[in-house]
Amino acid sequence: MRGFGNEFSSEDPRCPGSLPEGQNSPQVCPYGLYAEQLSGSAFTCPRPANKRSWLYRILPSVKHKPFTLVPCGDLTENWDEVEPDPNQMRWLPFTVPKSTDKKVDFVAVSLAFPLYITFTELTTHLRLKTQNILVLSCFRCFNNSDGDFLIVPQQGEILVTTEFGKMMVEPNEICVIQQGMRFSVDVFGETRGYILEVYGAHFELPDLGPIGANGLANPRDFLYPVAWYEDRKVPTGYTVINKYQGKLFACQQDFSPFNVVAWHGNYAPYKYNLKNFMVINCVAFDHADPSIFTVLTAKSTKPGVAVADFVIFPPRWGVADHTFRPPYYHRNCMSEFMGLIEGHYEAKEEGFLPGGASLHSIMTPHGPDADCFEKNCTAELQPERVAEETMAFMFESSFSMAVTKWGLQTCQKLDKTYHQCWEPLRSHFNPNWKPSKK
Ligand SMILES: O=C(O)Cc1cc(O)ccc1O
Ligand SMILES: [Fe+2]
Repeated sequence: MRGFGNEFSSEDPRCPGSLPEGQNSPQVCPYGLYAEQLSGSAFTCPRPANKRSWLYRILPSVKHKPFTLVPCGDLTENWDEVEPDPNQMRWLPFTVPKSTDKKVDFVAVSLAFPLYITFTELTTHLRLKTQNILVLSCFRCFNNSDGDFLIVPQQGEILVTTEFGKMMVEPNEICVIQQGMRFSVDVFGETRGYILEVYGAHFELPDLGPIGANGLANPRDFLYPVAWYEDRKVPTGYTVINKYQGKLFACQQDFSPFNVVAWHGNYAPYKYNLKNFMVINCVAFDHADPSIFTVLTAKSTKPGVAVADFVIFPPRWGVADHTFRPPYYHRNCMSEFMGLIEGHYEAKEEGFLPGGASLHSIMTPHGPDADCFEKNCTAELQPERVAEETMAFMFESSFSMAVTKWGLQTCQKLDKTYHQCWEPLRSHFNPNWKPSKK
């Protein structure tokens, strides 16, 4: 089903009429189902921010044995493991761990999602963590009680099974799975990607202002799953893993949680193909700020300030006249975490690789490497394709970030030579310079 934030209604075609008509909580639901509401916003939120769905399921989520704490592996909410570090950071592509299992669930897939980033509003120091989640096995699902996940597959497609239905998500697509939604992930080979977690805000489409009513990520390109259920008894135990207050808890139940026969509402997972992004850019002169490439934004309560923006750098034309076309040198009051899905990034032809990452923290200076600067000062300014067959992205946040011990040491991917890419920058200053006569 399509349309960002729509009010959807979906019934598994095996059970026509399974959505109650005219009310949410009938005395007895069609097909003997249980009604369960999943609230993604306070009951009293104003209508534009109010998010909830009604799920009609074979058994309610509450039928489970008690949750117990399970080991978190490299998942941590200990933000003080290492000292803060304001340096430019870059990581070589993260290792895809080998799995003997062809089909593994999300928690195991964290093997393949080694990079895990959390923004938290719980403390005054808002942080990022970079780590991998632990390895477990099948008949497991995951739900995040703390916040929403934006998943960016980089290598390998993933099949995301959720309480709302199934979604195949390929590299160059993203999916969002919000707080509380149960899901599992199948992979089909070596798989890797990035996850951004936001707390206390859901992603929205950015306002378009003077752009008008259309453009950037268009609402109709956001796809939502249709209801799909399995009536599966699992006497050996189905494990529900719950990330709660930064720790993992597991409980057992004897049936599949993917037992929702019908649902309706506006709180549901979705996916989006980045190739559908309608790029807007400068057609005269100067380099526009990257906010023009915002796909989704999780707003803070300060106007215009995001908890996190998801920004992409898709293939496009560069046409600006008398302009240094690559990104400018800059220092930013926001944190900039970047990843690369495929291809090259215009400001760094080398060293920033698909499946790797970079972090330019608050006020950390950065910009094009020396090579990029020299080339683009003298380049003949023809219209040219920028970044063909490529997709870089940025998680930009108003929060300061802490990198975990895993990110700095354990993963062994931190590129200690990164700063050297700016070392050859030399002074071109000429105090006797005169404007050229036209
Ligand atoms: O640092 C980066 O590469 C991201 C970025 C791109 C751009 O075109 C302008 C500013 C900016 O931070
Ligand atoms: Fe930047």
